[in-house]
Amino acid sequence: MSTPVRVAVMGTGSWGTAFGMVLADAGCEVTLWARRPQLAETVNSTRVNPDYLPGVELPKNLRATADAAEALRDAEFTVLAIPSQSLRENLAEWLPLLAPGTVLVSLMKGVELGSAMRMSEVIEDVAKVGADRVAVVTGPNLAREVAARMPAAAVVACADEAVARRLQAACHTPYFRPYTETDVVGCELGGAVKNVIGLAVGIADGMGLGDNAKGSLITRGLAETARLGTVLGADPLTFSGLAGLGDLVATCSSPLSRNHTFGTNLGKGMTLEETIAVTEQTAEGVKSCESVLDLARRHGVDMPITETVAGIVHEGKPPVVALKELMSRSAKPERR
Ligand SMILES: NC(=O)C1=CN([C@@H]2O[C@H](COP(=O)(O)OP(=O)(O)OC[C@H]3O[C@@H](n4cnc5c(N)ncnc54)[C@H](OP(=O)(O)O)[C@@H]3O)[C@@H](O)[C@H]2O)C=CC1
Ligand SMILES: O=C(CO)COP(=O)(O)O
Repeated sequence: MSTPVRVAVMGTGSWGTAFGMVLADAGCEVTLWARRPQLAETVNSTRVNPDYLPGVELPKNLRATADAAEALRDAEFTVLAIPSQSLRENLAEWLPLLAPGTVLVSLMKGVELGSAMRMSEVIEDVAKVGADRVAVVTGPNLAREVAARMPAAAVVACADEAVARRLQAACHTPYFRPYTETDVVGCELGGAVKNVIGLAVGIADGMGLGDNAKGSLITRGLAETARLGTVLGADPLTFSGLAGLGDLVATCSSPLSRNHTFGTNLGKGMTLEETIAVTEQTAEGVKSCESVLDLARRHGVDMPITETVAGIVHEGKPPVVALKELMSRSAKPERR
């Protein structure tokens, strides 16, 4: 029997834990890093993560620790599953502890505020590694459904296809079907921007704008994602795949999506402060609407839905006013 692949998952939130389960079910030996020692102890003693996936029994080949060195030791893959805006400082701290040659895998769907960097760019910048040592897992993967072992497909992307294939093998289970991809830029943008569009659709749902509005926002949201992606060198076809359309549809249809729910609350009339207060988990689009817009402006790309969301979330623009502005933009062809 071959030795199991050792994987460190840095982050014991909903997706870190659920993806850790996938890896464990695929036969890997998984160590989750939790920043709270109490949570690591609870996971090990009860085999449940009560804070993020209550009622889900975790596999035996998955354990938790609050000791980053212990989690990272000898890891073939180091999976990063923390909020995007906290990646730089955490990775800098973990740097001396990384296993030599480990592949750094991002589960994060955000763009860094200030630098407007994608997560793989932050990883390369902090860890001083080449693109062949950085991979991304993305797609329609709502954590609670994956943790219930409901079927899902995903994309594992790396500039080095051989690395993507190794990661694919490490996370392939009867209920989780990963496809390889080399378009890291497209995959990351698909994931980050869909959170912003998820907020927009949530706001529309909260306002009771109906399914035509939802279909229009999803489609035009995908169009602006592809517009930015193409300028940044992504393959436009990536956006009609799992990392684009697939993730967008799942997020915009599901009450399990934190971004969608966050938007719905805003659309129903909650203030930003009230909405933040009732949101217990990471809704990446709230911060990424600003950094995605920054990225788009740096490249002269028009992203009206992202701009509208940023106006509502960060400038306190009433959704009805923002909607009126969005609908009264000058007429144009659908494709240009
Ligand atoms: N949930 C999902 O369905 C999916 C999420 N993603 C992406 O995965 C990434 C992680 O999300 P998810 O697991 O859902 O988030 P959660 O909010 O569920 O968990 C966040 C995790 O990060 C930890 N954390 C929070 N702040 C910090 C910090 N400043 N430094 C270090 N650790 C921190 C939390 O620890 P503590 O508990 O101590 O606060 C927790 O372990 C996001 O980018 C998200 O977009 C991608 C696909 C699916
Ligand atoms: O990325 C996700 C599903 O693929 C999870 O979406 P939320 O972060 O909005 O919950």
